[in-house]
Amino acid sequence: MAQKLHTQGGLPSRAASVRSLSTRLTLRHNDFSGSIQRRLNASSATASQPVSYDQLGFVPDVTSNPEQNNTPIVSIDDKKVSVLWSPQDWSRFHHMWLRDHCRCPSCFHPVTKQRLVDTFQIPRDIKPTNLHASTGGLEIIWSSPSTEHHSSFYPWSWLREHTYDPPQRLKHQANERVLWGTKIARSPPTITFEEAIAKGDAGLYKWLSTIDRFGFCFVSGVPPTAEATERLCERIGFIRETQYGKFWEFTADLAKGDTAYTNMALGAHTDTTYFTDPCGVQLFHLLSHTDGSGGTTLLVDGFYVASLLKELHPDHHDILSRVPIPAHASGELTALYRPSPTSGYPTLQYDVITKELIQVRWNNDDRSVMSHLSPEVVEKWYDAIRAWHTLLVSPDSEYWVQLVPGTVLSINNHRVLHGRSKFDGKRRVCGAYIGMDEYRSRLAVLRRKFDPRFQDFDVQAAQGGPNVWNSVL
Ligand SMILES: C[N+](C)(C)CCCC[C@H](N)C(=O)O
Ligand SMILES: O=C(O)CCC(=O)C(=O)O
Repeated sequence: MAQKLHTQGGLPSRAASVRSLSTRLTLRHNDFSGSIQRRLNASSATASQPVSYDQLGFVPDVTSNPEQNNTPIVSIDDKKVSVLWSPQDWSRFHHMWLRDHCRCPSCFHPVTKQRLVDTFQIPRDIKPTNLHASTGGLEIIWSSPSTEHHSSFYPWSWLREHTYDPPQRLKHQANERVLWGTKIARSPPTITFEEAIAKGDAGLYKWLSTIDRFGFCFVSGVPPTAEATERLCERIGFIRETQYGKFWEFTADLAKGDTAYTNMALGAHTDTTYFTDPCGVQLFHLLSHTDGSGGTTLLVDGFYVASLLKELHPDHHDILSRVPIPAHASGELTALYRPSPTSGYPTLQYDVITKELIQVRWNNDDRSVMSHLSPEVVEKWYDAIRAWHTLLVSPDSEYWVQLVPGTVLSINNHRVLHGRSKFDGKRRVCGAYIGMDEYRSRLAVLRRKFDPRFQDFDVQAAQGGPNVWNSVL
């Protein structure tokens, strides 16, 4: 059963919309299915190929049993459409917002998932002419002297997912993050090479979702060769080439102008802090270490340490979340890398919407001159990084592990810091960087395939990419 908001010409009066909130309105069933069919016909006329139902998102089962209907009640005022999910639970959407988010094939490309509607041609005072509430969603008819007739359809689940008024609570984390300290050594997250390269990608999803949860993951059983390691890296996505090359092998020969190419100890750091967009996943594989010892790997969960700092020293935490740090890589005559802006980015970067920590950026060796601090901040900043450092090097935070040939270490370089102890002898390590966006994209596609919470209404649509109502678009 669907509802049609009775309107006496134009938009309902306030009284009418109040009445609509208190009484269930009946829909002329055939009107609704007729309007869906009309839109399908209309859209198939515009699209080069017939529009399948899934391209319009979840198309309601209009034959559902009316008794099971818990169709929300909708109402409209000058500015917004209100959806009453239950007496205490409602959402309101601006008319402009609704029109701008129409996902019919002529407003939102069903294949490329790009907006086609010209946002800036939508009258600022646009209002619906009619609303149809049905079991599957809300249909809105737009037509006014300055706009042509248009019909939009919004699945209830999509409207609920994207409610902004009232603001929504934090959406569920795809993967709950597991913060860790030194005790992670008891059972470090590990998958096998066979899992990682197996067809069907379930193992690849397990690997990437493990990195997402812990910030790192070992891959065991990897043939101790550069070729096998490169093949493993490319399971995540294309390798991000930098001044160090694409797939790199390094040893203590200063082949590149960086202390990684020495046998020195390296304190806990994240790589490429001198890039505007530091590399995402970093993979290391110790291929051999002969005639010497040392070179033990250090891992620290930057998100864990940031949570300690926030708890123990909120003022220091606040400074590290605000003060940008300039950095550079200028060990090669042919390169001088500095981020844009050159003042850099704060050590701790938070998502301004969810307030979640999304990146740790810390390499005290690659830090440039702190000449942008106001005088009264200088000492506070040094106190803050001292507190940060003390927590980073705390035995409770440090996880020391000796890499061995055959086990690859994969790290989320926006979260987990790494380092090594000094060493002697001949030590060969290979690996690569993967861009953060490539890693996140691969994980998102796999999550849609393997995690029911992220699946499309119509899994078939997922095979060819998300349908237009997938909540990630
Ligand atoms: C390419 N490879 C990983 C061997 C070394 C890269 C040097 C990393 C640099 N010290 C930084 O912190 O960004
Ligand atoms: O040699 C290692 O184990 C790590 C080197 C390092 O920290 C880096 O390449 O960023």
